[in-house]
Amino acid sequence: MTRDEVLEVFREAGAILEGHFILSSGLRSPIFLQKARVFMYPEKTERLCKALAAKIRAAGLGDIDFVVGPAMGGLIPGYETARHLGVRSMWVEREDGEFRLRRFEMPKGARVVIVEDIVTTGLSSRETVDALKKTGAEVLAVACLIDRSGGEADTGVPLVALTDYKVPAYPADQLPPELAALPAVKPGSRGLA
Ligand SMILES: O=P(O)(O)OC[C@H]1O[C@H](OP(=O)(O)OP(=O)(O)O)[C@H](O)[C@@H]1O
Ligand SMILES: O=C(O)c1cc(=O)[nH]c(=O)[nH]1
Ligand SMILES: [Mg+2]
Repeated sequence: MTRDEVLEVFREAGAILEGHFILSSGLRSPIFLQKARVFMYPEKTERLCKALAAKIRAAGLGDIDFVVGPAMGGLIPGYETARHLGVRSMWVEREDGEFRLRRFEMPKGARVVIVEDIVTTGLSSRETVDALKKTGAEVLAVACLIDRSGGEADTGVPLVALTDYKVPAYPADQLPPELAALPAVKPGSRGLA
């Protein structure tokens, strides 16, 4: 899928929000891609994840045993991408703030692709890579639907993005005045009890 096609799916779902958002990394942005609104539609989710699965196969990573999606955003695309790859799906979720594979046994040496919804700084992806390495898994790549960093995020492993879409993000003490004038909201789940 082209960038325009991917963004059109987000637009049709009303998932491209404008305002003042606090991102998972703490950066602030005037745009938030509310993927949950895309995942409301099974057929839109299927279309995106089928295309992502094809891109993962084309990356030549060799055999894949599992897809792992970081909760919450990676849960649905992780499952759906695993379905198109014909592999099993697991997720990591936060326990005391740290991603853990709480509900699954990862076989030692399992070959894993992480599937994220959105990558901004790559911080959540790196945390997921670290959590999986602790289980003895081999992390082949991080895949995502949209890379907001425009290729700048460093996940520590290869990054396969369905598309990239560079969106501005600012440290909290360097906000442009028009952003500072708006009340800030934090849509994601990091830091929630
Ligand atoms: O590349 P990063 O800077 O880490 O940002 C991207 C992460 O932020 C969002 O998760 P968030 O922690 O907001 O929670 P969610 O998965 O529940 O939406 C998104 O799902 C990615 O996991
Ligand atoms: O960086 C983030 O936290 C983030 C950005 C975005 O556009 N969408 C999202 O779900 N998370
Ligand atoms: Mg997330």
